[in-house]
Amino acid sequence: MEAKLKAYLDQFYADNCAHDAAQTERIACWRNLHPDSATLLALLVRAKQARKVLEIGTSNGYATLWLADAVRDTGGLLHTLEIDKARQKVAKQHVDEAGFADDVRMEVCDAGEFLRTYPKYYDVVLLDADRSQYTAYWPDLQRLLAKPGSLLVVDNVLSHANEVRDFITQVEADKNFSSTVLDIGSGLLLATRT
Ligand SMILES: C[S@@+](CC[C@H](N)C(=O)[O-])C[C@H]1O[C@@H](n2cnc3c(N)ncnc32)[C@H](O)[C@@H]1O
Repeated sequence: MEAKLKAYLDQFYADNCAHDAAQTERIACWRNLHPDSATLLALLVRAKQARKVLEIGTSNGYATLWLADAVRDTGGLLHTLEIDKARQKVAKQHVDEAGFADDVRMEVCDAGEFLRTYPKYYDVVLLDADRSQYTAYWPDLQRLLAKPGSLLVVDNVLSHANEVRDFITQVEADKNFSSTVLDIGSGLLLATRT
């Protein structure tokens, strides 16, 4: 990663932490991936030479920039979904400012609706949105991650363990996926298609 982008991301993350700390309601927070998780995720995209990457839950675009930088290196494209138009608008400003407009396709939509109808595959999916919906998303995620080596990364599996318990049980029970939980950032579930 270029030093200029790293400096941008460091300032962006610091500003976001200050913003979130000042909020009284969780829904108003940006709730970005921890930088350690973002670092690992971007490394995995590069290691896999992933070209088709999906982020579910754009927020204001912090993880989006990490993923965009990685897919630029692999010659791929990042697709990112956000249900809240105002958040997507903020994220788009950051994507444009950081020079990644050509590397990212941004969409305002409900992730569940998108997943139900999307007809192609992804190499890597970051799931970082409404945790109550994850078990319902699983059949569609299985379909979109049907190629061996495809990777699902889910954030907050330790910070919000109760909310994702059923989902993790579902993934772990699936013999077509090999998975592990890493104590990094807020806790990451990694699951790869075998
Ligand atoms: C934890 S934040 C994402 C953080 C972001 N990945 C990052 O690291 O910068 C979750 C986001 O998911 C969005 N979201 C919630 N439900 C959604 C849905 N059904 N479809 C798409 N986005 C959704 C929220 O509006 C919120 O911005």
